[in-house]
Amino acid sequence: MRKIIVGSRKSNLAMTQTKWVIDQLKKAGIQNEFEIKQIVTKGDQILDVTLSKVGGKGLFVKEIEKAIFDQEIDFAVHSMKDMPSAIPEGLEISSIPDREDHRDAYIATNHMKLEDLKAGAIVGTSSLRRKAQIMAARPDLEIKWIRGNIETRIRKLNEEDYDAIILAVSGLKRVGLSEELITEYLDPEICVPAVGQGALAIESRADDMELTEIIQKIHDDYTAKTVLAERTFLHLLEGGCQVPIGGYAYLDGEEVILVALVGTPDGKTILKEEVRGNDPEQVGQEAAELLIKQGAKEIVDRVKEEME
Ligand SMILES: NCc1[nH]cc(CCC(=O)O)c1CC(=O)O
Repeated sequence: MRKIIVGSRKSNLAMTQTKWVIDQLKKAGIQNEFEIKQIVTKGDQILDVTLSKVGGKGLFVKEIEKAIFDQEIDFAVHSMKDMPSAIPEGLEISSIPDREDHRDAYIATNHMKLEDLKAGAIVGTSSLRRKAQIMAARPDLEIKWIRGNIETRIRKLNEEDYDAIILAVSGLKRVGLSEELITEYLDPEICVPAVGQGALAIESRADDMELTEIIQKIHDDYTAKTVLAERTFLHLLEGGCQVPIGGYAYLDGEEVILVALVGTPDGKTILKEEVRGNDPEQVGQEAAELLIKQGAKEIVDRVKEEME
């Protein structure tokens, strides 16, 4: 039986996600042997510059994709939200497992609620999407850049001058950090999550049918449908950069409901629409069109220009 080589970044989150996928495959009855091959990406080496300036989140993904192409590895597990909206020719997202919690977590020292923070309090995030929405809710707060993996950010909250930070609930859960850390779960009414947040993308060569069949064993239709609506929306609005875009979809029976958002980083303009329908791609497209009519493209282009 074929031995399957799985590529993973070295971070705790990446390794945990990779091991989780292998574990799920085994539980689903797959008896192949798996080997994890660690890959150090450029994004992992760059810690001192802002990631968006050196090519954005696609950076983590590109080198792993090359390893799949070159048949050094058979598949890789990515955080869906780190996936650029276009997948290179020859590769595909061949399986999407069940999504973890989609929400952002607000974590404050002394569990101070977001609405109780004093004016001028410092909230750490390096996401313009989070910045825009926190600023919209609390224009009197200060947003300060924070970098590093999940564990590093928690340490910085305790050791540096941050009053609070925002992290994905899913990441916290996956690396085994206690949910007791979380002061508030931010629902999409307050903070629309990143497109694909909490979901995983299993990427492999499009022509590797044997492997596709194996990893499809843990494909989840609900997650795939909602992610399709979110990513269709994202694809129509951007080119892969880190811009203040959010999207979260869920199902109501057969219907897909998508909450889509584009905002200016200062939070002064927030465009937000809810679209529902039976066809995920159509829902994503409709949301994009609605926001584009209100000036979303101009916001996205301006943010991109400022980052250059
Ligand atoms: N930006 C980095 C990143 N990429 C994926 C996750 C975990 C969340 C997920 O699985 O979607 C995180 C951490 C975070 O945003 O707090």
